[in-house]
Amino acid sequence: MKTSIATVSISGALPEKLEAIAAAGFDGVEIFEQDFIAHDGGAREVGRMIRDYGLDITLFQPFRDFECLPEPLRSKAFDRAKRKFDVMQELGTDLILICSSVHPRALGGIQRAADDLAELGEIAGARGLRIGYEALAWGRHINDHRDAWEIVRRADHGSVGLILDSFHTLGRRIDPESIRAIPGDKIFFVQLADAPAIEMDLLYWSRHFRNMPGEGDLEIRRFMQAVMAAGYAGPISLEIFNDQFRGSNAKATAQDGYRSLVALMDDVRRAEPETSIDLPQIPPRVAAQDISFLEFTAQGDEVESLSAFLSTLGFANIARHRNKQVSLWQQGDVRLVINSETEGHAAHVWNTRGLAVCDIGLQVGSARDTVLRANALGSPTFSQPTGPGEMAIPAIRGLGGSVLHFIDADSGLGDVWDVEFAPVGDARPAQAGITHVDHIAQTMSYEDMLSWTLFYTTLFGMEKTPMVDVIDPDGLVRSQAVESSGGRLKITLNGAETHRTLAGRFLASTFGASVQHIALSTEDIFATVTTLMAAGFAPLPIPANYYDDLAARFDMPEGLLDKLKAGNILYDREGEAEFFQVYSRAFAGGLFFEIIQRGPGYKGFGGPNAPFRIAAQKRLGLGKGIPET
Ligand SMILES: O=C(O)c1ccc(O)c(O)c1
Ligand SMILES: [Mg+2]
Repeated sequence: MKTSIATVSISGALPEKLEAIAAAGFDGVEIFEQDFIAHDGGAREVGRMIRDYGLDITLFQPFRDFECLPEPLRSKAFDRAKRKFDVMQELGTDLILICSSVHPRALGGIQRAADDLAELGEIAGARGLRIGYEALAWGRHINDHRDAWEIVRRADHGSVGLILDSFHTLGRRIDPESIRAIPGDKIFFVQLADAPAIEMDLLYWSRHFRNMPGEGDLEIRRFMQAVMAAGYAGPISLEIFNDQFRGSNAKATAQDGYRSLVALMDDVRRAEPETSIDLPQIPPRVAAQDISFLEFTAQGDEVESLSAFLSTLGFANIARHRNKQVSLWQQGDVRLVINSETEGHAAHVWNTRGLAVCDIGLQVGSARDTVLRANALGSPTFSQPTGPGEMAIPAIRGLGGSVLHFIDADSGLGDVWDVEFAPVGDARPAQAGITHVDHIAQTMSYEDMLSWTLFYTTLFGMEKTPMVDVIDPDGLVRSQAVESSGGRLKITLNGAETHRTLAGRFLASTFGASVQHIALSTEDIFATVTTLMAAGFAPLPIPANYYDDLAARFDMPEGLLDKLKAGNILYDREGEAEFFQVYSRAFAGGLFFEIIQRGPGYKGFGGPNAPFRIAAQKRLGLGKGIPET
């Protein structure tokens, strides 16, 4: 399988685009004509530069407003095409995309278009070139791939073929099943783009909101199943017009593209095992079962104050690492690790971000398969030297320099706590009834949200839930959850657009995306809060106005409101399903804990309460260090 991406999908000048595309692992590029014209260098030189990056030019595009013109426009269009053929030959590519005409003077007619294409095909063929015809969703006469195919069929010329683009088909809600009947060798090229389901003008939607397969809501897999079933064997290329991608990091966008393409084609192969797809075998999406541990990096006084803070949350320091400055804190199934080594990944993170979560440990179906699949999707393995008697826990680099470790049940990796750690004498059992991590929240800039969503949903059996808006007094934060099937592992991804929001300030003070909050689960929030307050836990104070409003919004059983108020507990309900949450104060520039009691059937995260929580946290300040206990 040959992978390709259009230069228009990536930010920067042509050499930067090419470098990013090559580094991400693509085999080829579609040269978007504007990128070539804007470049200061001739076609031969550009062709050489592209080949020096190890890339093929899979397509030259677009050639606009060709078919069905009256004279003298028609002759002019043929002349224009011949000039472009010259450029293609100098570049070293044999295929050009002709998109269906939007010219106001274009005449309709399937046969007229077929005759024009056949005549141009004859000219192209004589020069060893091929032309591919694509129906733009907003084409003046031709806007459906089924009509474009009829034109190509009637043109009946070896140098004339069809180009399919998932956006134009799916964006117009045309059933992709119709593709299965097209002979595979008459499909000259396939372009893929996804898009979010928003109602708007087709052209505007296409030019500004396309995104990588899996990042949007179109049925790209079904489209691609039909294409492969037709017997298509050419390049599979991403053509993503997206305002945000035009302005973001070229390498990161290219990596996302590669990840999306490999994951998609793996899905297609699994869904349609009888079609042949030339792609190395990779393990399927891995079951992500739970948070196994969360590791904080801390230095100096922070270690003691974070330890004291964890005690007020009911955690017990049950063990110390045998060789390293690393301590293990546990309560129920929740393991928190404090790493104060002065070398290695934790120390690196501390040097740039200060006190922060530096590592996420996930309990997965197979740690080995997770790393294999991650590698195939473009995420490198992470490793650092292990000391005597230490286990090599499989790990990868996630996005933005983050690290994730994987622990599974079968490989013995779960023994790491007994093998590498020695029990601490004064260990005491967990006291406060916290059972497991309900979810973690990662904060990032808004433009990184698609990348992280794609990261989790392509590597793991996780699904995204609809995006919601969280109102901060100083701006909007968008929140998107990804959840494992069954829902035990939940990660909320919060995208900040401005540095004035709580999330934005956390981002600025920690220099990049990281875990901002950890939500812990209890089965009895009132008992838990009572215990914790006795241990010195200071909940985030919630104003009386909030509780007056609760009384107005919900029918509350006698006495419940007073209990909520006494514990600074927030409340929400979905139908009959109840939800309770209490927050810690923010520390270390905006980190915080949350304790949750999730009634059966409650699916959300207390979104309606977020504005009041954020306002309360901002009133108290984000704290440079650890909260006073
Ligand atoms: O938006 C456009 O004009 C345009 C051009 C070429 C394409 O392949 C396409 O899908 C859209
Ligand atoms: Mg296209």
